[in-house]
Amino acid sequence: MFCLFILGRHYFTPVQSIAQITHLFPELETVMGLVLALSSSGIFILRMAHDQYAEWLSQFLHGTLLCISALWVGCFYILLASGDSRIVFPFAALLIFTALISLYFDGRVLLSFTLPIWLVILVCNFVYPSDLTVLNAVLYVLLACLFESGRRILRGWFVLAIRREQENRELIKQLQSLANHDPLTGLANRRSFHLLLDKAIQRHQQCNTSVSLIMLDVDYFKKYNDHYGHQAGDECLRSIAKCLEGATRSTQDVAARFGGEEFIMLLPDATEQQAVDVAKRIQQNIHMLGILHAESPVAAYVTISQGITSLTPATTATRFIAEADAALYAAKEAGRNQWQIFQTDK
Ligand SMILES: Nc1nc2c(ncn2[C@@H]2O[C@H](COP(=O)(O)OP(=O)(O)OP(=O)(O)O)[C@@H](O)[C@H]2O)c(=O)[nH]1
Repeated sequence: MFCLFILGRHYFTPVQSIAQITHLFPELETVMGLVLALSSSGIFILRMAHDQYAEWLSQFLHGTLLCISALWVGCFYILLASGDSRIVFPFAALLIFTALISLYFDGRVLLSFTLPIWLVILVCNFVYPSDLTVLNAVLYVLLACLFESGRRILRGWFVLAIRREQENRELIKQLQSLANHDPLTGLANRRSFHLLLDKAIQRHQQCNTSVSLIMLDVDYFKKYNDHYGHQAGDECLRSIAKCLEGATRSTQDVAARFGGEEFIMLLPDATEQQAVDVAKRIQQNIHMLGILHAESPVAAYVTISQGITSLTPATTATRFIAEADAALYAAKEAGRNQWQIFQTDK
């Protein structure tokens, strides 16, 4: 806009001065043309760049701004030489404040763009002294103070906005984690498990992939709690959760906390036999933990019972879970510390 103003200055100049300005200083047109060309190519390259934060782009823009600043200095020189010094000061001040608004977040770039212009106004004050020299000096200091306080305020807002943005992102992450994870064990919670199960069932329907479930329950956990206390019970649940995670086959497998001392494993792409292998691994892992359970009628250590089922066509999510639960019930009935596979006739 500044360039266009200067290029169209004939329209704002008294008729008698036009001839002098256009004839003596045609370089001004060239300089303004260069500023326009550099600015538009800078903006074009910035818009087209794939990575807006690339180091080369930042260096390129820095260089472009330096060139533009130098061209403005040239423009002011021509204006001064043409005897049109009155517009230099307000124009330079406008440029400096425009730069402040656009570049306040990068002090280095802002300074490299504005410094040559600052120097030009200063030199202008000495080289072309007028009756207003003292006033000009006061204006210069005032301008510098305004510039610096404006820069600090804008920079403060910028830093605050960035900090708020980071805090919000962190908060969203925490909320997402709270919405999908069990706070005690860190495993997926029931809500998140249901979402993943629906997806696995959908995939099974589309690609006919196998899906299996293992429902697990800690044996005589009430007795454990009563004997060792609730805190120890929590610790025991956390250790079991780690065992479950350790027994998963891939990142696709999901261990979730289904209820109080009930867990569930979702095993996409797992046949019944593969699910049995996982159940074996879980039992071994828990056995290796060796958490003492003095009150358990089945073993001296904490044990679990497991119910295994594999998805058959047209089975709904509710039915699938009910099957795993029925198999778990069968394992409990059969004496606990074991797994049972869901049998359709039961
Ligand atoms: N420490 C602790 N205990 C819990 C938590 N959630 C549920 N419980 C306890 O788990 C116990 C579950 O008891 P029951 O449903 O009778 O099951 P059980 O004693 O394991 O009996 P079986 O399953 O038949 O072997 C209760 O005492 C609950 O208080 C928890 O987050 N922390």
